[in-house]
Amino acid sequence: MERIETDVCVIGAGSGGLSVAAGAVQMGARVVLVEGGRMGGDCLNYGCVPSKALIAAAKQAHALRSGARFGIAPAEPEIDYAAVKDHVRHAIDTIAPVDSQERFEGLGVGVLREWGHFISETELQAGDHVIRARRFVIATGSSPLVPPIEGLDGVPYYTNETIFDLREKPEHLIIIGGGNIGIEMAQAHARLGSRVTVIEGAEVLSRDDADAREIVLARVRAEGVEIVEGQQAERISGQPGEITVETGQGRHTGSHLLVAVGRSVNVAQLDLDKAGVSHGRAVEVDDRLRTSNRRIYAVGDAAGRMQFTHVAGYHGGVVIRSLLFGLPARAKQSHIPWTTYTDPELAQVGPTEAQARERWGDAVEVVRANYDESDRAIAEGRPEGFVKVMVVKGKPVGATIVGAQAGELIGMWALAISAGLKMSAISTAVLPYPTLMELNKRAAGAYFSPRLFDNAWVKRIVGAVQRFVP
Ligand SMILES: Cc1cc2nc3c(=O)[nH]c(=O)nc-3n(C[C@H](O)[C@H](O)[C@H](O)COP(=O)(O)OP(=O)(O)OC[C@H]3O[C@@H](n4cnc5c(N)ncnc54)[C@H](O)[C@@H]3O)c2cc1C
Ligand SMILES: NC(=O)c1ccc[n+]([C@@H]2O[C@H](COP(=O)([O-])OP(=O)(O)OC[C@H]3O[C@@H](n4cnc5c(N)ncnc54)[C@H](O)[C@@H]3O)[C@@H](O)[C@H]2O)c1
Repeated sequence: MERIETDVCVIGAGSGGLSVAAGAVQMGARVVLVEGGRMGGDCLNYGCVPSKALIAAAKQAHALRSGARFGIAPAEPEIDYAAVKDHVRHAIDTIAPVDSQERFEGLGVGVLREWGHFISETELQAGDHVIRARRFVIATGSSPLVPPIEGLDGVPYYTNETIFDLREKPEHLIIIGGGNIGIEMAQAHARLGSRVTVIEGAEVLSRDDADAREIVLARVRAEGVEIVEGQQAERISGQPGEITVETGQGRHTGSHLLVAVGRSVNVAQLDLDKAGVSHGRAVEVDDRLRTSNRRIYAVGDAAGRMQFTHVAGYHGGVVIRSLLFGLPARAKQSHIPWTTYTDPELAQVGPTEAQARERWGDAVEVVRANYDESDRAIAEGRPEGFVKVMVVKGKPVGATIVGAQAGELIGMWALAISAGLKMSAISTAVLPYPTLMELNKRAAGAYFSPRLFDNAWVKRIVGAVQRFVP
């Protein structure tokens, strides 16, 4: 058994763990990084990168079919599904060096390719190594939740860890779960030529704004995806190529099955009890991301909060400030955006309209700009969607955007909220014409218009000033 002494030991080389390791080593700490699976974690290998690459291919196919509004004859694309998967693999392989063992060793990080588990409050065992560290960071992420649905273990099924390796186009893909994964994958597969049925036990994209969801759902349905809401998958039967999912209200048979019903945090393997770390389904952390053992932090999906790559990265920054500089840095949630990469995209930062009204009552004002008011959206034939901003005392507290490039547009509101900017900062910004970004400015303008144009005082002052202006 080889013993290693270090300042920081990071468990998990996904988005969260890599951010901590890279930051800490470059600021002079001795860092050991322990990774049992693939460097890069979920996002690179089974999550964001392959899903966005597949979505990009699907978008290309959709563009060929939908040229009519530009006067371009629509054509049914010939799709080589295996070649689409080559594109997905190429995207992963191109990004992989950034997250690689070689790059991190080059930065000075000691990388151990082993599964780790705690053996005491200050020690982790990883293969033949025992690592004693002044601080540990748990960044073990999450895995696809496999629900206890009767019959599931008797049929072949895919999760996000296997679907991107499938090289034959599914004739009819049944997806259980209408969350981000379910809906992104549903639209992408439909555009790539599969018949798709989504079975959702509650509401599709239930964390998002109701008006925005409707726009996304209408489009996804119009593209041929069958969406069944309010029906739990209860029983599964069949054989390869013919799988039946039964809900209380009906039966749905397809050729392939994708299970996307949420995530299960990777804690079981860690022996957290030996380290004195409290946990439920996720590692329990305080606002500073410290666990019940003050020497051990948790970041990213493992910390059981919002499960996004940029959140894992943000957590990494918070933890670095705390463990390297002893600063009381805290992780907030109010300024964190997220985007569902359907077409149209759906992006959110802060509370939705319903959540804001519940929290602030009449003190919240909701302003809106519609895509059909944007010259750019009209020119590009993309007039569907809106920007909606929730404002309290002149400051934005939340924003919802549904429409083309919503994930890019939300950045302005994420910045405004995190920097505590007022609506006037957005309304007075000069933005290039014609861009979709101007919709943000238009929404901010909608906040000031009634104050300026329907205001008797403003009219009186202008009248008075005009009398004296030569
Ligand atoms: C299909 C899909 C699409 C997604 N799309 C997006 C998106 O578009 N945008 C977005 O922001 N987020 C997206 N996400 C979410 C995003 O992937 C996760 O939030 C992010 O990867 C979390 O990073 P992490 O570092 O916490 O964990 P992970 O990336 O899961 O990394 C954890 C690492 O720890 C390792 N590990 C686990 N246990 C141990 C152990 N005991 N010892 C050693 N190593 C261990 C694992 O092997 C893994 O490599 C998507 C997720 C999925 C599944
Ligand atoms: N664009 C992005 O940023 C992106 C994309 C994909 C995933 N992610 C992250 O990964 C997480 C996991 O995604 P997900 O889609 O697996 O989970 P999710 O929690 O978002 O959605 C799971 C859905 O499955 C439904 N469900 C559960 N059991 C069911 C059953 N038996 N029958 C029918 N429906 C059932 C739930 O009601 C829920 O709507 C997301 O919450 C998000 O944090 C992010």
